[in-house]
Amino acid sequence: MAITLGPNQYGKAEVRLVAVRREGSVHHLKDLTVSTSLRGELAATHLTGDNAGVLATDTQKNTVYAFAKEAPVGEIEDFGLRLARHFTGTQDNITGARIKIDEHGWDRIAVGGEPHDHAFSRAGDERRTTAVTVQDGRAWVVSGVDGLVVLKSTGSEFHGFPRDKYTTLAETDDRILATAVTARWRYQGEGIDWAASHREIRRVLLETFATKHSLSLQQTLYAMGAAVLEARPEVAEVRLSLPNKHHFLVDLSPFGLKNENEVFYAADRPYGLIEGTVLRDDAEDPGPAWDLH
Ligand SMILES: O=c1[nH]c(=O)c2[nH]c(=O)[nH]c2[nH]1
Repeated sequence: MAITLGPNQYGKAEVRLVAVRREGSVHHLKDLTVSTSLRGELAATHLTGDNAGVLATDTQKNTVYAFAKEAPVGEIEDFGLRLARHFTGTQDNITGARIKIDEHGWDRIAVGGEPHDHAFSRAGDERRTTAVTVQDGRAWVVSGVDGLVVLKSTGSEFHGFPRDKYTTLAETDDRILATAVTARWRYQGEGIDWAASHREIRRVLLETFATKHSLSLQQTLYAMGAAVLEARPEVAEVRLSLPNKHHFLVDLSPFGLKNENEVFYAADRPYGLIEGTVLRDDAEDPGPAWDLH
């Protein structure tokens, strides 16, 4: 039996960075969680403890902060590309880098109806995300959204499923459909306007969830992914993870009341988890875009 070192990577996880850009008295915030992962010739440290090729994770963290000072952070995809190219371009044995960034949104506080210059309120749990991979000089960008919580109070049915001796679920032609969207989309091509693309993809995801009459969350998932691919040529592939946040009708009959789809119990667990990929048949090769997450 021979034992060998398999795929590996290392880096600093969840560097919390808040950058304030001052434009006169108006301040702009970037609130990011940045994770770095480096790949390459790293056998020595694993096999013998020789660290000559190990750029310390502490240095990686410092680089994130220094880069935030040396140039405006800008869009998370560009910041990730700059960091990934720096690590792969300056360390001979580092041939690949994955930079993952979550962006936490802040809204300006309105004071007397006017947006304040330097006071903000947290936008909620939703996060814009990216995972940039640079490998042997090529780059792949997978961006997305986490925690986009949506609900429709009608326009959703679920019936026609098999019934065996364990099935109790009632068929329904009118239910609440609710989920917290985790979406990832893989970009292809050049010259992408990251901010505009994110804004439009988010809009398409939301509009499709709202307008697609749903016979299953699976059908809604496919419709959402397909709508993004139809609207956005820069997207090669969409992956969605949709927890089915069940809302059960409360039995009000003990109180002599008829529940006409008005009173629900919002269960938090267990939940159905519907996941899938929607892609173009002529999409560019994904390369290492999804490897070793
Ligand atoms: O949209 C749904 N898909 C399912 O696969 C499923 N299973 C279930 O119990 N409820 C639902 N709803």
